[in-house]
Amino acid sequence: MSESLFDQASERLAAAIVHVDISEDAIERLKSPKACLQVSIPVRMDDGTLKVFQGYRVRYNDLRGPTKGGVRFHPSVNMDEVKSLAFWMTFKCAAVNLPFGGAKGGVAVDPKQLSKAELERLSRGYINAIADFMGADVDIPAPDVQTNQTIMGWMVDEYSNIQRKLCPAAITGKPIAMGGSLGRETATGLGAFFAIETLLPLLKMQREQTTVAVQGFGNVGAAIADLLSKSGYKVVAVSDSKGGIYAKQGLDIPSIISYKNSTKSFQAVYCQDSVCSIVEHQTITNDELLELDVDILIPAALENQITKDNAANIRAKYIFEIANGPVTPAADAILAKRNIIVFPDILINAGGVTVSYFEWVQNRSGLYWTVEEVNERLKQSMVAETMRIWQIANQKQISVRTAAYVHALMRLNEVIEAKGTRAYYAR
Ligand SMILES: NC(=O)c1ccc[n+]([C@@H]2O[C@H](COP(=O)([O-])OP(=O)(O)OC[C@H]3O[C@@H](n4cnc5c(N)ncnc54)[C@H](OP(=O)(O)O)[C@@H]3O)[C@@H](O)[C@H]2O)c1
Ligand SMILES: N[C@@H](CCC(=O)O)C(=O)O
Repeated sequence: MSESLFDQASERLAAAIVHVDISEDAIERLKSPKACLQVSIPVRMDDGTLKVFQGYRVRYNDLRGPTKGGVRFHPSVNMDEVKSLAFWMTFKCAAVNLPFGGAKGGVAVDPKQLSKAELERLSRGYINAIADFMGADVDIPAPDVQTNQTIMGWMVDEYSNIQRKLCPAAITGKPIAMGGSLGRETATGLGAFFAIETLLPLLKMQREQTTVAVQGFGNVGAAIADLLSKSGYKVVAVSDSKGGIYAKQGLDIPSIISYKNSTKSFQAVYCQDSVCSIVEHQTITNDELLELDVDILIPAALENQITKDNAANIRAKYIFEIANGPVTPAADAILAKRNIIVFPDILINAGGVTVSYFEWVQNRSGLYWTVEEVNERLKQSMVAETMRIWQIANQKQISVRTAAYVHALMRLNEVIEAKGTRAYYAR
């Protein structure tokens, strides 16, 4: 039987615990989620029929604070995936020292097939179904794949209606007009950018000589491609779910973003005279993008992209995981043998949840920050945690991924020790 995504996620824990002085009881506690909820969401479709969608919310662990994590709308969402994503959120929040535990949610749906009104009814229906499971001090949803600010706005409005009071801190990634934070939409890309910039001199690389390929051109993929190309890196390839484009001399990312926003696809991006200058380029598949000869490969789409089947063909020197779980443990082993360094998701994509934390703090205090304040605090956190994890990897001679888990486990262990045996039992 093939390994489940959660089995793969759990292997990360097993690899790290041998490097941390942590009790057997604590490890046992961290191996399973606190609570898993599956709900049926009935939605009236525009044609009058009723469709029932399956929704999920997993609260993995709340030792360090209320559970936190996004909501994904995608046809492949299932309990195994949501549980794995909630596990990663637990270690991510600890790795960057946020006072949160980990959670995740999702609905098995192709949102591209829904009208705007159907999407709103589904989003509100999801919150209705999980309302007793969430709250500003309990569990705080946010955006993830194919969910966005607009959807978070509907969700927080629905939750506030159910509670009969405004509850802005119950959901992050909201529209600014509803208490969202400046800087949240670009935070994941910017956080990854700060981590890359911190590591670049340590890896003895220079921006202008660094080629980059980015898989996935949504909220986070487009943001990192834009930030890197504006800072002088040569972004030579990008892709979306339908395929990608490659240009040896580098791509014009701002015009690709406006083209993608207007057409929802990359096809023939450089053939539109009205959109951008004609640049020699070729179309490539997502598999080809992953195997390009570049300095930095950034998977920013879905999990399980680099596996034992293609790890031997990867030619990038460094992989920065912005997607959650894009490299499997079996691929990690092959990449390590080939001296390809993987900078892990629980560090590299932590900028999004970090600014979600800032949003939650602003909602609770009622004092709102400028975008400069938000980005400066994000920078301080990403630089400090990246440096610390890099030091642990070098001191212990372990992979950067294992170092990130060790760093997170040490913080989780502190709270376990502080709470005593009480930490092992559900509230
Ligand atoms: N949003 C956040 O705050 C956040 C924070 C941390 C981590 N992440 C993680 O980052 C990843 C992307 O999230 P997102 O928010 O950017 O989602 P998104 O806005 O929905 O974008 C996803 C992108 O991936 C593309 N894609 C989908 N399936 C693909 C495939 N099989 N091959 C190649 N590309 C594919 C999509 O193509 P189309 O454009 O054609 O649909 C889209 O461009 C996820 O792993 C998510 O968990 C997100
Ligand atoms: N979905 C994002 C953001 C979560 C949040 O902001 O709570 C992640 O995977 O980190």
